[in-house]
Amino acid sequence: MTATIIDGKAFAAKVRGQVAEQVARLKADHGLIPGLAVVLVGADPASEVYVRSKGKMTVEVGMNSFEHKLAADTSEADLLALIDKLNNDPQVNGILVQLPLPDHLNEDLVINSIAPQKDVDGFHISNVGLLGTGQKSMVPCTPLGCLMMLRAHHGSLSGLDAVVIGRSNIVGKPMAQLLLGDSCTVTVAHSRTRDLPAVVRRADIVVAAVGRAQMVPGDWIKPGATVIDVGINRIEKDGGGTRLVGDVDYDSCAAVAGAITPVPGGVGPMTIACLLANTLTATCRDNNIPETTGLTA
Ligand SMILES: Nc1nc2c(c(=O)[nH]1)N[C@@H](CN(C=O)c1ccc(C(=O)N[C@@H](CCC(=O)O)C(=O)O)cc1)CN2
Repeated sequence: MTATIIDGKAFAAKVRGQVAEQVARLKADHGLIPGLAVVLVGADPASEVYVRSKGKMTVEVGMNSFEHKLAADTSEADLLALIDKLNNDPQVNGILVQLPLPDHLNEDLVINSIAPQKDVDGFHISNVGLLGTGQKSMVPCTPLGCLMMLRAHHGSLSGLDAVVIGRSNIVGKPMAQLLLGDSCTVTVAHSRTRDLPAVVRRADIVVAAVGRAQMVPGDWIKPGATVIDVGINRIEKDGGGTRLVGDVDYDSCAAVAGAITPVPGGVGPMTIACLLANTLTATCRDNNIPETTGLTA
């Protein structure tokens, strides 16, 4: 079997197009322009690229972008004061603090200081609790992107066996909650899981989010299964230079799977598209305007 490639880049462009249409509608019907504030502390090169991309795409869909770049040695008090200002700014509907933060800053404290209704990353403890109990919440962007692609590929996910490899707060745990919400039978596997190959082999859906380059080989995959690769790892290329690979061994998995996301061009682009969708959702909820179906969980 040769897997269908799930083209995340094209899917993300479609989602951004839908967001742009809805932003135009908000402007025309309600005189509203959604605003997204992105806060970057320090100068991590990868984070700088992601933040630039977020700002550019925010403007492209017709929203206002507010970028706050702070020095690496910014104090926690100063960062919390900025978040408080953004929480109280009516022009700002969504707030995102780019991760990772420098070591001297308490990530949980910073995230939990964002007003939950403006937490477009869905990382605030209130949103985590709402998602975990099946209530309306802001949903973390990367798992939301994975869910959108899975729904588009499968239609209904009900009754499917799903294995999520990785138990991070940002991807693994919310992904498991979303799959449960769509009535999958969900296993969360991690570094202590016994006989991981056997666990993965029974899955109709495999979501790999461990952060270990090419860890999942094709002979762990059930023929016809859908493989969603969340990993973004840079490795040495034969003959010099580097290249990006996921957490699954693409060639051997694509030979067995029914469908697979590539790296790059799979889950990654959906993260920013879903951030824009979440900013739209936050703006609608804040103004009691019905949300666009398909752009939320
Ligand atoms: N506050 C947050 N911080 C971080 C998040 C997040 O969702 N919220 N996620 C990641 C980084 N990230 C967005 O912030 C992100 C990562 C990857 C991509 C992407 O499009 N990747 C491309 C490859 C890019 C490359 O060439 O390096 C792909 O997979 O095709 C977008 C956004 C950590 N921090």
